[in-house]
Amino acid sequence: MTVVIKQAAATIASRSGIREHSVAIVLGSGWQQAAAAFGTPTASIPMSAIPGFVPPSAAGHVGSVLSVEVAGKAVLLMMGRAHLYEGHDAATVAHPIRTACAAGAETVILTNAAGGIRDGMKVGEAVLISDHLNLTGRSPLHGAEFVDLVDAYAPELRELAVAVDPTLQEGVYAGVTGPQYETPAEIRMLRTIGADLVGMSTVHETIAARSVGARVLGVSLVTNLAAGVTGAPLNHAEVLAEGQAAAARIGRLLADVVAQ
Ligand SMILES: Nc1nc2[nH]c(I)nc2c(=O)[nH]1
Repeated sequence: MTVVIKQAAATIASRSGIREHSVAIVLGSGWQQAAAAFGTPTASIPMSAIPGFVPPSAAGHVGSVLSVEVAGKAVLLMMGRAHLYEGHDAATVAHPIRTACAAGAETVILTNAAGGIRDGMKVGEAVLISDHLNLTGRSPLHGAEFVDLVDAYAPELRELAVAVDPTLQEGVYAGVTGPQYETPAEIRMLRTIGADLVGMSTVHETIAARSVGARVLGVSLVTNLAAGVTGAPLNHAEVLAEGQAAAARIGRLLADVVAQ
């Protein structure tokens, strides 16, 4: 564990007044409304005050780490994340997860907004991630860290989520660098190689969490149907608006899963 990870974990513990948080949840683009489902935070720490964190550019709670209590568990809500397309390397993108695990997290829940590739997916639908394709060509690991990624997305957490909401479907998430969306030909390629969802985050956070033995649950919010699935061009503003509408509902799902 590097010094900056230890310093970041110590900052979270001292500023929240809580020695260990057993769960960490990353609330991605459009998921900020989900935070309300977890109740009033007992602490809100600006990411700019935590060593190694890159504060996202947006306003409001985004760019903060919130400490909340859910069913007696201390939970960290990471309001936003860094992305490769912002010019950060994979280790920087994964730093908040390594920090959360150093601060006690044994369960990491990663949410994101993604494009839906599989036929029948609907905008506003939450999809559990069953596995991922890391198409970024990058890794948050370096050196001889040969991490096993079988069942990287914990089957028992996925079963728990389905028990809470039996309508939940599962899908394989393709992580790409972006920032451009895919061409229709690239979406046909992704479908051919088994991707059901595509996005620009999550895979490096999952690898980092697994490298330190934390269990991972991933949930994508389908905020657009991927390029070429419909005839319509992709518009990022519409994409985020859809996400925000659905995130509050899915925040309750996450709070129920954490409370189990
Ligand atoms: N690469 C990629 N990332 C995305 N993020 C969201 I929201 N939608 C998409 C999409 O269609 N493709």
